[in-house]
Amino acid sequence: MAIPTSPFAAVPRHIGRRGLMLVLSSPSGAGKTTISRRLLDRDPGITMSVSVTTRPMRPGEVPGTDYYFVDQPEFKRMAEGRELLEWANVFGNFYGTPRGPVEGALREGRDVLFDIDWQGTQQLAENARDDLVSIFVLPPSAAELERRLRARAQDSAEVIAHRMAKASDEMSHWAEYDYVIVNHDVDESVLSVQSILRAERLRRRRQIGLSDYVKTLQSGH
Ligand SMILES: Nc1nc2c(ncn2[C@@H]2O[C@H](COP(=O)(O)OP(=O)(O)O)[C@@H](O)[C@H]2O)c(=O)[nH]1
Ligand SMILES: Nc1ncnc2c1ncn2[C@@H]1O[C@H](COP(=O)(O)OP(=O)(O)O)[C@@H](O)[C@H]1O
Repeated sequence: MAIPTSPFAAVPRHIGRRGLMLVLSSPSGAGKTTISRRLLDRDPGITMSVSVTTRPMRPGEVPGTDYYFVDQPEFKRMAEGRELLEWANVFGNFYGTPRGPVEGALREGRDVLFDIDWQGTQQLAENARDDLVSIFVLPPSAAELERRLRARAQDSAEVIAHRMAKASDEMSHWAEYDYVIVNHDVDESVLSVQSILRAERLRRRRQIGLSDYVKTLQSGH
C-alpha cells in the first residue's frame, strides 16, 4: 500500500497519515453550515462529505455541492445496496452519506467533514470509532437560535416552528460528542474547530511510519 503523504505541515512530510472523519452536529440553525464553509475555505486538507437527501432543495442550494437531491425510491435503493455509510430520517426526510468518496479520501490521507445529525454520528461511532472526531455546536441561547432560523429566511414559519420544537431533542445528545462549542462568534468557533483538527491530526495512531522515522533518527540519520 502506498503511504499517503500528509497535507498538514506539522507532520514531517515522509510520515503518512490516515485521514479522520470530523463530524459537526447541532440543532438546526446553530451555525454548523456557516462554520463548515469557513473551515473548508481555510483548510485545503479537508473535504466535505456531500449527503444525499429526499428533502426539497432550498433557494440558493446547489445540487451536488450542498446535497445530492434524490427521490425516496432512489434513496431506498442506495440504502439497501449498502451504498450509504450511515443514514437517518431527520424532520421527516431521509439523509445519508455516500460511502465511496469517504472511504477513498481516508485511504489517501485526506480528512472528511460531515454535517450530520446524532443518529448518523452514532452509526459512525459504532463502525469507525478510531477515525471519528465529533463536535457538537450549541447556540448561545434559545432566543438566538430562533432568531438565526428566522434570519436564514429559507424555511416557512411552520418548518421553523418544527425545527425549534426538535432542537431540544437534538441538544439532548450533546454528551455523546468528543467536543462541545458554543457558537457565539463565527470566527472564534472556526478557530476552535481548527485547533481540534490540528491536535487530532497529531494523534500518534493517525501517523503512519512513526516508529521507522524514530529509528532513523536514533541511527543518527
Ligand atoms: N444522519 C445524517 N444526517 C444528516 C445528513 N445530512 C444532513 N443531516 C442532518 O439533517 C439535519 C437537517 O439538515 P438540513 O435539512 O440541511 O437543515 P439544517 O439543519 O439547516 O442543516 C441536520 O441536523 C443535518 O446535520 C446525513 O447524511 N446523515
Ligand atoms: N455565530 C453566529 N452569529 C450570528 N449569526 C450566525 C452565527 N452562526 C451562524 N449564523 C447565522 O445563523 C443562521 C443559521 O446558520 P446555519 O449555518 O445555516 O445553521 P445550521 O447549519 O446549523 O442549520 C444563518 O443565517 C447564519 O448566517
